[in-house]
Amino acid sequence: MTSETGDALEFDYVVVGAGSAGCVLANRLSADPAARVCLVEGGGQDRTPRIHVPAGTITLYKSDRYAYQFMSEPQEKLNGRRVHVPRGRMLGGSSSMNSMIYIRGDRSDYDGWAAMGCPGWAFDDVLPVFKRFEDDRLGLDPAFHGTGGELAVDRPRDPNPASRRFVEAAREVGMAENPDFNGARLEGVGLYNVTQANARRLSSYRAFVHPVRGRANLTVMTDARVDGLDLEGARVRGIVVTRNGRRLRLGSRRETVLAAGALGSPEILLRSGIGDAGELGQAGIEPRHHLPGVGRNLQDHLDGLVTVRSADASTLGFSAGSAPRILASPLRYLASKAGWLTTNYVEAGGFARTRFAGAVPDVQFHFVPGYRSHRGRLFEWGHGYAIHTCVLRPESRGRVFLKPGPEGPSLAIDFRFLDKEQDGRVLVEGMKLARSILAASSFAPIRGAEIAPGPKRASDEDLMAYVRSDASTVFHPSGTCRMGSDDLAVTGPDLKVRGLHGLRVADASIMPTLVSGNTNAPSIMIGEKCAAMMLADR
Ligand SMILES: Cc1cc2nc3c(=O)[nH]c(=O)nc-3n(C[C@H](O)[C@H](O)[C@H](O)COP(=O)(O)OP(=O)(O)OC[C@H]3O[C@@H](n4cnc5c(N)ncnc54)[C@H](O)[C@@H]3O)c2cc1C
Repeated sequence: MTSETGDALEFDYVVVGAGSAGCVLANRLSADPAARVCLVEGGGQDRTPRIHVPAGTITLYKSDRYAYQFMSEPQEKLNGRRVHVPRGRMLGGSSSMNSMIYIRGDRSDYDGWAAMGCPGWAFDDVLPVFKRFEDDRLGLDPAFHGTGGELAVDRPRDPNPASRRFVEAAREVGMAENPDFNGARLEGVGLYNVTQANARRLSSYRAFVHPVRGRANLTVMTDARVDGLDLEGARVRGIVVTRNGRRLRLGSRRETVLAAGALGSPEILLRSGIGDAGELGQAGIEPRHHLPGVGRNLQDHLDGLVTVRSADASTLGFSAGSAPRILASPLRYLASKAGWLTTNYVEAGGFARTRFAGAVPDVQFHFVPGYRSHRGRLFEWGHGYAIHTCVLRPESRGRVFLKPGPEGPSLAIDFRFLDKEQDGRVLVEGMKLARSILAASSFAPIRGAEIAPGPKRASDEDLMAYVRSDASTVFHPSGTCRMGSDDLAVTGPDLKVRGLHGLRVADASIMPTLVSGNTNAPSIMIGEKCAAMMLADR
């Protein structure tokens, strides 16, 4: 650490959250040796192989050490169930625990943002930003891909044969193979590209901060939980953190950026008294700046699972038949970067249109070449394969808010899943498409019984009941500090928090609408674009 003077530390820029967006921000802002930058992270280091070896990802999902283990409020339309919401808590944030799929979404997502009052965010505006940080290792179309950036994008090293079967099966039922979901069109099926280099995860931290950690003007502070903002009237002067049981003030002479994610950023704003003044008062927080949109507009990709058992031991799974492969996997990984340990578990998938869709896909498939537990377990004995299907552009909107409690206010997450019934109808149609893929002859050699939803659940009503009893998310919460130009927007298109000075938000929370795909690359793009706007403002 640099420039500690008692309990006060002064920087030019303070970035809160070393996740997908925060790490690229810290890199770009500290490229100028004259600018003192502090990147503040609530979690710890990223030194375990569970993060770096791709197959380790599954062990992070329920880890208390490397993830915040949130549970949602009871979801009324999901039979009152609470939904598990893990978020990364370490250097790299959720990019250190995610499944490494690299997807941007559809052109229309960004054009839609621009049309909703966010000039500068249309696809043609953001494509060069995506290309700037990308290092395409596959020789894809340079009109859509960058090379020489920090974030390597590659193919899964050694996909399981069942992933190829998925692609063939989808072709059998009329879906086109798409060799590049980040190219001219999103629709189709194929192998996903992944953020890996040399068969190791490339988190945002490893891509953007680790290589420049030696910069004398960059301080990376871990295990530092940000409690709130240091406000002087409408000016943000810095942040207040708790670290090793001590409270510290970190000053920011120029700007503070919240990049704490779609749950963390609104929580920090609300705890600082920035939000709906009436609701803050009820939660026992003194209102400092009335901004009623904070925490609203929460969106996520609701997901339904179809999982099939298999007698064949070639898929990922634990059995006597797979024991030799499992035992040999560390050696294969070290010697030739192949085998089980290279898997990100979601090696293939795609984008399809249900009968409700217009020109753009409305569902995404994540194919898992292993037996996905139908009862919420991390591992199950034996073999199988599964398709997760999610609704790409949900209509339902939820919110995060502070709930009063005996130990002070705590964060509450209410997705309001299926508040708009159409989301459920799209999901049911998508799951029917998934079932048609699984029924194609390409799967015949390894097909076993469908475990979930199970053959008895055949009608649309049965599937909707299954969605209510079992649907979960694919971990893409977004939209809770929405940018825009209207009264409920939290930031403007410049990502400056409306009505305050010296504060921006840059992470998945600023998305006006959820993108049609996974959210890591879009979050990095948001960080990259925010940094460019900040540097232009100097
Ligand atoms: C299990 C899982 C699998 C996923 N799979 C994929 C995938 O394959 N592909 C994909 O594109 N997307 C995937 N995602 C989603 C994607 O990773 C996230 O949308 C993206 O990382 C969000 O980036 P962010 O910058 O908004 O937040 P994050 O990356 O979550 O970063 C926020 C950071 O802020 C820190 N923080 C929060 N609050 C505080 C505080 N008060 N004080 C200090 N620090 C704080 C956190 O510890 C964290 O490091 C997955 C997510 C999960 C959880």
